[in-house]
Amino acid sequence: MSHGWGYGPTNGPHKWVEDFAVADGPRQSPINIVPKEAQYDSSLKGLKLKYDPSDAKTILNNGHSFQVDFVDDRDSSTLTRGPISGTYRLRQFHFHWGASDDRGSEHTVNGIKFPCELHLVHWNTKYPSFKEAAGQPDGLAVVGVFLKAGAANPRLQKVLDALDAIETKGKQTTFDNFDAKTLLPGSLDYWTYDGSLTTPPLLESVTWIVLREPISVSSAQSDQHWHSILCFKA
Ligand SMILES: COc1ccc([C@H]2OC(=S)NC2=O)c(OC)c1
Ligand SMILES: [Zn+2]
Repeated sequence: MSHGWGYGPTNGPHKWVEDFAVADGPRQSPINIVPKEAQYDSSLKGLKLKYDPSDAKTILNNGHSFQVDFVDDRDSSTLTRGPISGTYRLRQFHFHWGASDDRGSEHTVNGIKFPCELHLVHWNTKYPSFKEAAGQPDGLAVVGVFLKAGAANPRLQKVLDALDAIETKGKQTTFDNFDAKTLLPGSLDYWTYDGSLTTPPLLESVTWIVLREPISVSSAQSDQHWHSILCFKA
């Protein structure tokens, strides 16, 4: 693949293995989740998410998506319990959107895509940094939240309103005092499996925690996102 990876006919997921051999690995994400085939594990604990809004730092256009980055030099915003052991720190969250309501999410449920999927990315503090952790089989824990088309979600608005300020790849702007917990649905019931980053470098270091209950996003909010994104000069 001579040019950067993407989702087009010449650089899409079917081509990523040319530059990232791990694409043919044993624990690649995303997967299709079939709830009827999921095994209930009574030993699994409930998720414990403790987020400090003052850890929110900036919002960045990384060329493939936009991400909100957090201060992660102390255990102030963490994920514990659930399927993981130890303490994982919130590093960033970002979204995967589609160009229409029938696609966008990376994971599917019974083969169905959602219009969008939120990823809250955490790294295992047994390693010195996110970068180190990203190369370890138990290094990352990503909480995935599906967004379904429906009522406007006021909790998304602050994020969407910030997009106009980061229209070009690499641009970032201040994004402070944001409680990422407000993006979570009422129930923290989840499916979990050992997987990978969902785009290159596809590292097999992610304990996936996909929430069963989606949150809502309105078509006007999706349009607002796309209006901003389409202005992105990647
Ligand atoms: C270099 O750092 C990266 C690279 C790719 C990903 C992709 O893997 C998942 S999950 N979502 C993505 O967009 C990433 O996510 C934490 C971090
Ligand atoms: Zn992601």
